[in-house]
Amino acid sequence: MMTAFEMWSYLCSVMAGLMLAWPMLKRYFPPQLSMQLEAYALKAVGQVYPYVRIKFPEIAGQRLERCEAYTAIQNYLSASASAKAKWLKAESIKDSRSLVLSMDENDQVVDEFEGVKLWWSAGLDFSQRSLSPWSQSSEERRFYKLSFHRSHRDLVMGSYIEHVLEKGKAVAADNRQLKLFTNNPGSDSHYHKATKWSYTAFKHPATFDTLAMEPNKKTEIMSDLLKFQQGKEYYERIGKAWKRGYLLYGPPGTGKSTMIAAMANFLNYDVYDVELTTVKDNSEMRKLLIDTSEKAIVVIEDIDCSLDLTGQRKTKKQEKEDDEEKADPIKKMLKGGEESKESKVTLSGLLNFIDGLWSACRGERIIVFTTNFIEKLDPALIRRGRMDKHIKMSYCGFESFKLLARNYLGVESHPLFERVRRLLEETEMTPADVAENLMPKSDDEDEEACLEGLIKALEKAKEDARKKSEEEEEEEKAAAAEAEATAARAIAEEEGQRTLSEGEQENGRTGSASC
Ligand SMILES: Nc1ncnc2c1ncn2[C@@H]1O[C@H](COP(=O)(O)OP(=O)(O)OP(=O)(O)O)[C@@H](O)[C@H]1O
Repeated sequence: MMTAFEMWSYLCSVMAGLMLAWPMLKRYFPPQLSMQLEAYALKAVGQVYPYVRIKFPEIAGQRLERCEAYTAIQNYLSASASAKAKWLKAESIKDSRSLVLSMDENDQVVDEFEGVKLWWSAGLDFSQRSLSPWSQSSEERRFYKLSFHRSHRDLVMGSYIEHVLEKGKAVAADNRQLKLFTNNPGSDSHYHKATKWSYTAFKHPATFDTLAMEPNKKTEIMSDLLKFQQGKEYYERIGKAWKRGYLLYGPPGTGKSTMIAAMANFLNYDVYDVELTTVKDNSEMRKLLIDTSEKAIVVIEDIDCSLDLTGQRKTKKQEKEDDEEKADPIKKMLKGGEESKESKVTLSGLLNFIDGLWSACRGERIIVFTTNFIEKLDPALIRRGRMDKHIKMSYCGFESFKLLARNYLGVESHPLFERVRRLLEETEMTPADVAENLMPKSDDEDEEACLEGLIKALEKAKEDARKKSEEEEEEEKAAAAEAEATAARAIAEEEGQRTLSEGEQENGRTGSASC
């Protein structure tokens, strides 16, 4: 039995223990403080007007960026791992995008930032608003309330809110639907058709996982892209525009377009596919660029075919037509209407497009050129610094084949793989052709049939290549023989001429002697 004194001293020691432990314990209790940050979504007459209001006494009523802030907080909370784990209901975890929407009134989400615990809660208010003496409108206010200990005010105001908004915006960017933009001639003006972007949802399924490519090369490209994406501060520090140029070159069907799609899905960037032939001139090109979003991949496919950028692209037919037009002004006049539709983007305009203006644009941008004939391009266009990374898209190797077999047939290995490996070393086939051969054409075709089909196609390609090289050899031999015969004829003719002129000279001398 405890005496009153013992009881009193026991209670005292418990109290003392609690007081000592309080600085640590208090982190685990939501504080009841007047300091709150509220993010509202006002819903009046069917419209939602979200905004964030900070209710600290010293800055009461101040709003952070409207709408974006509310959505950013919503996204941030939906992505918060601790929120998922601790507060949200099991069924709402299935759909991460609607997590926060499913937060009930007064539900709480606990967050931790730099070792400090913060509490978010969702709330809903209704209020009646008098529009006139006869009508009233009810206003629905959804809000998030942030509670934290008074001592962390500087941290919250200094960096936490910024962190939430930044992370929330990043989550939104990750979740957003990518877009594929193309430039179409509009009809703003009667005489000069202005080019504008139009877009559709970008839903290309290609990813780096499905892209057949030598694994080391693929890893190198992926880390290059990541480094670029995370390089905001680095680019600022070195004073360079946050842009990177990629030149993808290689034969048709080696995956250049597929690579662009994989890049867009990997980085979550919109794709702007520039059709150069519909861009009127350099200034329209600049306008187009300014109109691109901050996270963009600007693509010019088949750059060698798009315009006369290289100075080598005029065919004989075009040259003949140009000469004819020079000689015949009426023909030129008739063709005038057509000519005005042609693009007048020049090489220097394109270089400016890549270098000059980008420095003035905010946000990260990637520009990709593709070509089947790298040797046709002007070196100025593809020098490092403009096209920072040159990526050769090659014929299918064994590693690429294995990836395609896994994707198309779901097989990791097979006894026929060895034959495929040897054939791929002996002949060239594009990943597009390999993929086509691997695709089952009916329900009856199993992986063995597909692999055998591929082997047949590879053997045929090898045979065709052998025949072609034999024919080329024959042609070369015939051309060499022809050249030799022509040279021999020329020598014989020359000799004949020389003998003739020597004979004439001789005759002349005999004639003058006899005179
Ligand atoms: N490396 C690859 N990995 C996976 N699939 C590929 C690859 N290359 C080609 N393919 C397949 O072949 C099809 C055509 O490839 P893609 O259009 O990317 O080639 P390309 O090099 O851009 O050709 P082009 O120069 O004619 O535009 C793609 O839809 C894809 O299915």
